[in-house]
Amino acid sequence: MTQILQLDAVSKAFGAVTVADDLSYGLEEGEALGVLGPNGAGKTSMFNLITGTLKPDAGRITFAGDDITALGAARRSRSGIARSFQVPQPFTHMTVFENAMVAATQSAGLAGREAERLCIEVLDQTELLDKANDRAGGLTLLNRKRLELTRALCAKPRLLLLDEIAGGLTEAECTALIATIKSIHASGVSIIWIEHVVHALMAVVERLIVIDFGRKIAEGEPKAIMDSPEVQEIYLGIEADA
Ligand SMILES: Nc1ncnc2c1ncn2[C@@H]1O[C@H](COP(=O)(O)OP(=O)(O)OP(=O)(O)O)[C@@H](O)[C@H]1O
Repeated sequence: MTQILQLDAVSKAFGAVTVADDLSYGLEEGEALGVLGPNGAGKTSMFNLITGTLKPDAGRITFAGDDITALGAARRSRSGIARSFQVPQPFTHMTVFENAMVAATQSAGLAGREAERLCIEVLDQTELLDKANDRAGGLTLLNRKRLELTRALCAKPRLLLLDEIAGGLTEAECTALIATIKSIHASGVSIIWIEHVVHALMAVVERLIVIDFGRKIAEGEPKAIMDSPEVQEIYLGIEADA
């Protein structure tokens, strides 16, 4: 298997707040990795370090064999790293299709028919094709999350970072979203998924890491990790917060 991403001893602090503390882990191409941890543990900051909107104080990040630690966010995006945001950020006045086209043209660098073809393919995968001409601002929460996935996938990523995408959904909506994420995973895209909705994570990921105060405190097979007493303690905290 090919290693798609590697973090080596990555550290980052904002004054007294440490968001990444000697953080190291790898991701195989095509793998889905779940990330758990209490509020404020540094999970979103870790995504910012991977996408390049945040620069580490120390450590190295390697993507597809290249050291990307010094690369800016735009270069990293072009090299195949895409993310969804905790709060969906569509262009609300534009249609679903127009939103997809922005990503296909700006992020994937496609034009004309090629961009349109990609958008149709992705909207089909994210089950939004029948909403293609709807205004993004009028979508339900589930469909806003699907649009967030669409925009990320229209960048043609090799690595997709999902930030708490299942939050706020009903059980039935969550089940529907899990099916879509499973299909994205099955298509070969590598995934790192930060999520407080633990059962959603458990349905998709092959491996879990747990982060607390920017430090990796557990890593391994999801069920074994969830059964460990240290993680149980944090997990109960997460359940109470979610
Ligand atoms: N740019 C910044 N400047 C200063 N402090 C920051 C900055 N970004 C994040 N922080 C702080 O770093 C800590 C970790 O934030 P982060 O958003 O990474 O946590 P998180 O694990 O994603 O939390 P949540 O589960 O609530 O989304 C928080 O205390 C946050 O206030």
